[in-house]
Amino acid sequence: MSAQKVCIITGSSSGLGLLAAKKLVAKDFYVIFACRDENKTVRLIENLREQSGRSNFEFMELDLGSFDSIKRFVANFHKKNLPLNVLINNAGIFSKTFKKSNDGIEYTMAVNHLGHFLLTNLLLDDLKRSSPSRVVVVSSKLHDPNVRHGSPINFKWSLEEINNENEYDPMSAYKKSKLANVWFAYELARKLEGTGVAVHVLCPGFVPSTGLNRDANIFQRFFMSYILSLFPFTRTEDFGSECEVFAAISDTLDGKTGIFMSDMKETRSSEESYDVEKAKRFWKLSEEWTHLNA
Ligand SMILES: NC(=O)c1ccc[n+]([C@@H]2O[C@H](COP(=O)([O-])OP(=O)(O)OC[C@H]3O[C@@H](n4cnc5c(N)ncnc54)[C@H](O)[C@@H]3O)[C@@H](O)[C@H]2O)c1
Repeated sequence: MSAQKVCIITGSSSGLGLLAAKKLVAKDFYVIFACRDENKTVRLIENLREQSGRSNFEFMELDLGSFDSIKRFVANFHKKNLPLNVLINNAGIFSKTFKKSNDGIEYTMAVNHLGHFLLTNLLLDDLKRSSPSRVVVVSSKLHDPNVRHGSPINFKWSLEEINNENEYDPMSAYKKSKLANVWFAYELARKLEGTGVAVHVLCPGFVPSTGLNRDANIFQRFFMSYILSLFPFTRTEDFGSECEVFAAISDTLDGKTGIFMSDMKETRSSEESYDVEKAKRFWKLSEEWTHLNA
């Protein structure tokens, strides 16, 4: 066990996270399935145990929509005295309706960005102790304000604005959370320069078959899963998960940090995402909203 590398992957009970987790299990990582739904995930990993004959994985409960759950997860992880070589911040939601997290924050921003912000910060010492190590942030090309897709990104700088139900727009909320992911990854990479902890951020491509579109009605789901999948810009779950695994373990990324990847290739993210002042300002707000230093 001592030489085995450990990976925590959030939201690994379905979609890209589940496939990426299975691939890392097959590559002999000790994989922690950090998921909300205990019954579903335990069933799933029991099946995986039977099918693969392997046991280098376990379930640990984590609800990214609750700061208490995140702190409990980290405390439980620390009790295990394990190294942490890779953290994949994969979980994500797209919510058609306005909801708030347990901590009273708009749910998309809470889960997609703030939950991962808190989790990563609470695991930083573990990552540093296990260096060379990596943090992988799963964002989307939709973080780019110039990619319209219906809703422009109207970035909000206060909780009052983020929590304004009357102005809620699902696509804009998702895009904002994904821009927050990229700012977070770049700022974290700057802060961790020289520590041996690399941070990479990626878009797994448009994968219409995952659970991300579970809020869509039956016609939209049919359209996305069957019609859109015929177009060349869509990606399979296998490919999208491979993008996560590549960012987590590929040797070709050794010595690099703070890069954005699409189709497993280093590429530029949006102009907005390179605004260092905004990234720093949003980091400070994220610290306040998660009570990180309290
Ligand atoms: N599918 C796409 O087209 C696409 C495109 C770009 C980026 N992404 C990103 O890829 C990542 C994976 O999404 P997916 O497409 O596999 O969708 P998915 O819905 O199948 O997977 C998301 C996972 O996150 C988990 N999750 C949601 N809320 C959570 C919470 N509060 N606590 C813990 N886990 C929670 C879900 O249970 C699920 O297992 C997301 O970050 C998504 O934004 C997806």
